[in-house]
Amino acid sequence: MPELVLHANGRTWTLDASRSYTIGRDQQADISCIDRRVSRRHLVIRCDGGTWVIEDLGSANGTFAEGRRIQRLEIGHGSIVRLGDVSTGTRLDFTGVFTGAPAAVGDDQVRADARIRAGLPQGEARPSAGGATDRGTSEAAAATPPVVPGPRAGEGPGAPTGAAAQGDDLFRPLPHHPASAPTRAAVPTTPVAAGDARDSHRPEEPAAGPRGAAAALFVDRDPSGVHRLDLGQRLRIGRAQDNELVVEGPYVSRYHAEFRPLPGGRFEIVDLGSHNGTYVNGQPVDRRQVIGPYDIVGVGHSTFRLAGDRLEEFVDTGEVSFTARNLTVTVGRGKTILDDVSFGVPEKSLVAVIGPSGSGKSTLLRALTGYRPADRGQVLYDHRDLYAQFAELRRRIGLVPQDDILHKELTVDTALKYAARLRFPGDTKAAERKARIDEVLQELRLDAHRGKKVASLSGGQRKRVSVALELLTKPSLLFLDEPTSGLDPGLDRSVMKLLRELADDGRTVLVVTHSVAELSMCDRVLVMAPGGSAAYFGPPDEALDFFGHDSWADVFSAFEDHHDDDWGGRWRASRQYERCIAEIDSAVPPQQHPGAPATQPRARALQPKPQGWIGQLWTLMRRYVSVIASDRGFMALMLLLPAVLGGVSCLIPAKYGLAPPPPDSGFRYNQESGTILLVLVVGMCFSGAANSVRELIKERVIYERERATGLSRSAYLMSKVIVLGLITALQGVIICAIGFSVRQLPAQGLLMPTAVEVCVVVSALGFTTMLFGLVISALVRTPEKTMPLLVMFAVVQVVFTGVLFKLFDSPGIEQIGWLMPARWGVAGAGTTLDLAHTMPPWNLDKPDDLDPLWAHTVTQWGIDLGVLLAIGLICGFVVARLLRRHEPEVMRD
Ligand SMILES: Nc1ncnc2c1ncn2[C@@H]1O[C@H](COP(=O)(O)OP(=O)(O)OP(=O)(O)O)[C@@H](O)[C@H]1O
Repeated sequence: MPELVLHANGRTWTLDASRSYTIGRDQQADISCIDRRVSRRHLVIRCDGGTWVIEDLGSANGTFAEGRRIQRLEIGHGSIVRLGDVSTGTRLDFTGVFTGAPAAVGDDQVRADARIRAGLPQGEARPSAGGATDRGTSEAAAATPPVVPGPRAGEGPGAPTGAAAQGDDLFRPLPHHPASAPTRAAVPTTPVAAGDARDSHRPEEPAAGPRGAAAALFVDRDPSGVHRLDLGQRLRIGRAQDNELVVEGPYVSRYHAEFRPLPGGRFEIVDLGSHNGTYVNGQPVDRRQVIGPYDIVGVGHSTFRLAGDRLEEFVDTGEVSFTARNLTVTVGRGKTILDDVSFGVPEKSLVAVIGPSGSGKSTLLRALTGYRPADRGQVLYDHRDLYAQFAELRRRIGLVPQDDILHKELTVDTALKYAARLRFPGDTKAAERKARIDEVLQELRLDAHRGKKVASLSGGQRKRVSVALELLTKPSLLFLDEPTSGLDPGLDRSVMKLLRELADDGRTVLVVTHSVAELSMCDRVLVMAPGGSAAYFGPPDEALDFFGHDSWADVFSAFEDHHDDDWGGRWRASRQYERCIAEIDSAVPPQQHPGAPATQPRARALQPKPQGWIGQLWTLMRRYVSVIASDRGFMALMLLLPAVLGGVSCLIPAKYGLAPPPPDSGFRYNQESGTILLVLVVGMCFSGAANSVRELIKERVIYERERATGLSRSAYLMSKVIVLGLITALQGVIICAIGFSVRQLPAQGLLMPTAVEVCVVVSALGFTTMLFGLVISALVRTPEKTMPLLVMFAVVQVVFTGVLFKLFDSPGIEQIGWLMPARWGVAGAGTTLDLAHTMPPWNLDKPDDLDPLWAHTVTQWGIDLGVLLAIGLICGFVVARLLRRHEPEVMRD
C-alpha cells in the first residue's frame, strides 16, 4: 500500500493507507488545524482501492485544487490542496513514500502522474520531501533587506503560509494519535527560527489571556511587511520620512513610537508622545512596555508583532472580518431588548439590517459600535474583542448616526476642516489635512458643494457629507443608522449605491435601514424580529424564500400579526443558521470558543486625545465662534436682548435712580432703586440662561460622535463656558451701560467706581446663570423641553431676588434662596449700592433689621461675588456629570 506524506505549515505527517484521516478545526479531528477558515470537520483523506483521495465534508469555505473548489479529488505525490480559500487558504502538500515501489518509477514520473491527477495551479510549486522549499523561502527571508514586503502564501516556491513563516502552528499537535505526531520538517536557521530558539519556553499553543489572545489574531493573515530589527539598533515608527519605519495614516504622529533593544535580545516599545497613542494588545502604552513574542503593538491602522529579530507589520486596509456573537442587551428589570444575535460578515461586505420598528436595530448598532456594549456576547473585529480593545479599535470604526453630525451653519469645507483638526494628530500639517479632505470630497463627488453651507444641501448630499466626515480617518468599518430615512426613492438608491462602492473599495459597511427597495445591492441582510432577536441572516435573494413570502411587506405583516411567535427560535432551528454559525465559529480564536474564559476584561477606553487638551479647546472655540458668526440672526439677537432688557429698566420712573435720596430731598428711602435692580438682575439671569439653554441638546449627536473619536469632555465643556461666558459678560456690560445711562448712582463704590462694581456682579451673575442654562441643556432629552424650564427658572429667580419680600430670617425660604443666583446677584450689587439703607426696611419699627447679605462692606461684596461664582462652578461640575450620560458607555470615566 502506498503511504502518503502530508506537509503543512512546516510539519509532516506520514499517512497510513489502512485508515482514514479527518482534517478540521475540531480538537477531535485527526489533524486539527486552527485556521479560522477551516471548518470543524473540513475534509477526510483516505486510501480508496490503492488511490489516495480527499473528500470535502461540506466545509463552509471549501477545499481547492487547481484554482477551483473540489468535492472529491484523487491525490498523490505533488498534489497541492488549499483549505478555506483558493489562494491564501491553508496549504496541504502531498508527497509519496513508495515503500517497495519499483525503482524504475522515479520522482519525476510520480510527479508527472500526480500532475495529471491533481494538476498544478499557476504559481503553486511542488514541495520536495524534507522541506527543501521551505528552506529556500526561509533563506530568502534571511537575506531580507530591512524593509521588504511580507511573504505571501503561494507566491514563492513552496512558500509556507503567513502563520508558518511566523513560526506559529496552524496545526495542533495531538500526540496521542499516530497521525498527529508530526515531525518537524527540516527547518533551516532563519532569523525567525533563531527567535523561536531564544524563546525556548514558547508554548505550542497560544496561552490564554491577553497575550494568547493576541497570538491568535493573525492565524490566517500574512504580514503586509516584514522589517529587520538589528540587534542594538532602535527602530522608530512614524509618519515622517526620516523614521526607520514610515507608517502612513491619519492617526499616526510624525514620530510616534520606537522599538528599543533590551539586554537579552528583548525589545520594548516606547511611545514618543504620540497623539493617538501606542497600544499593546489593545491597551494604551503608558510611555514604555516590554514586548513579548505574542504581544501585538498597535500604531494607527498598523499592527506589529515581533518574530525573532524581525518585525511583522499587518496593515488594516479594511479587508478584515467582523463578527457578532450572542449579543444580548437587557434593560430595566431584566427586559431583553436584544436577544442572542449572532452573525459574521466577510470583508468588503455591505450588510443591511432591517426589521419592524422597535425590533432592536438601533440597540444592535449601539452594541456593535461599542456605544452601549451588549450585556452578553462579543463583537470581534479582525478576531479582536472590540469591547476589551475599544481604545485602539474605535479608530477603525466610522458611524454615521441618523441625525447629521455636522454644524449646519458651516460650509462643507469648514465643517470638515474642523473635524479633521479634532480627529487628526496635532502634528498633522494643514496641507496634509486639506489633501485628505480633497480626497474624500472627490471620492464622494462633493467637490462642487464644498463651499455651500451644510444647511443648504439636500438630504442626500448632507448624508454624503456626514459619510465624508467619517471617511476622513479611513475607517475599515462603517456603520450607518437609517441614512435614507426621509429621502425619496431616487436618493435612497443613490445612497445605497454609494455604500456599495464604499464596501467594494475595501470596507465593511453595515447599514440600518427601513427601506427594502435596494436590498439586492447588499451582500447580506440581517432581519430583526419583534423582541430583538435575529429572524434571518444571509444573502438577500434567499431571504423571502426563507420566510415563505413573496414580498417584504408580507414578511413585516407577519411580524406584526404574529408578534409573539418565536421568530428567533425558527431562525436558530434552520439550516441557514447552522451555516451562519459555522462561519462565525470559524472567526473565533481557539481560546475564545464559547465556554472559554474571556481573554481580556472589558476596558474603559482611557484614551489619549487626538490633539492635546489645549489644541482641542482652541479648535472647539474657533469652531464655535465660526458657527455663531455664520448665524447673523443669532448674533443680532444676542446683542438686542440685553439692549432691550437694559432699555426697559429705563422706563421705570425713579427720581433718584439707584442712589439714596439726598438729605435735603425730604425723603429717607428710594423704593424704586430695588425695582430697577430687580429688572436688571432678572434680565441678566434670563439672558445668561437663554444663551446656553439649547447649546448642548442641539449638538448632542455631534458631541456623542466626537466623544467616541477621542474628544475631551472637559475641553468641550470649557469651550462652551469660555465663548458663552465672554458673550454673556458682554451682555452684562450692555445691560448695565444702557440701564445706568439715565440713572443716578451712589458716588462711591466699595472698591471701584459704582457702575463698574455693579457691572462686575451683574456679569458674574450672567456667567453663573449661563452655566445653569447648560445644566438644563444637558438634562433634557429634547430641545422643546428647554423653553418651559427656562421660563420657570426666570420666574423663580424673580421671587428669590430678596427685593419683593423679606427672605432673611424666614426659615426654609431663606435657605432655598441661598441656592438662587439672583439672590446673590442682587446682594452683590446691593452691597455696592447700600441697598439695605436705600430701600425702606421691611419693618419700619425695626430700621436695623436689615438683610445681612446686603451689608455695605468690602467683605460682604466679596462673599456675595464668591458664592455666586461658586454656584456657577457647581453647575459646571453638574454639567460635566450630565454630559457623561450622553457618551458611549465605554468612554465614560
Ligand atoms: N434604555 C431602554 N430602556 C427600556 N427600553 C428600551 C431602551 N432602549 C430601547 N428600548 C426598547 O427596546 C426596543 C428596541 O428599541 P430600538 O430603538 O433598538 O428599536 P429599533 O428597531 O431601532 O426601532 P426604530 O426602527 O423605531 O428606530 C424598543 O421597544 C424600545 O422601546
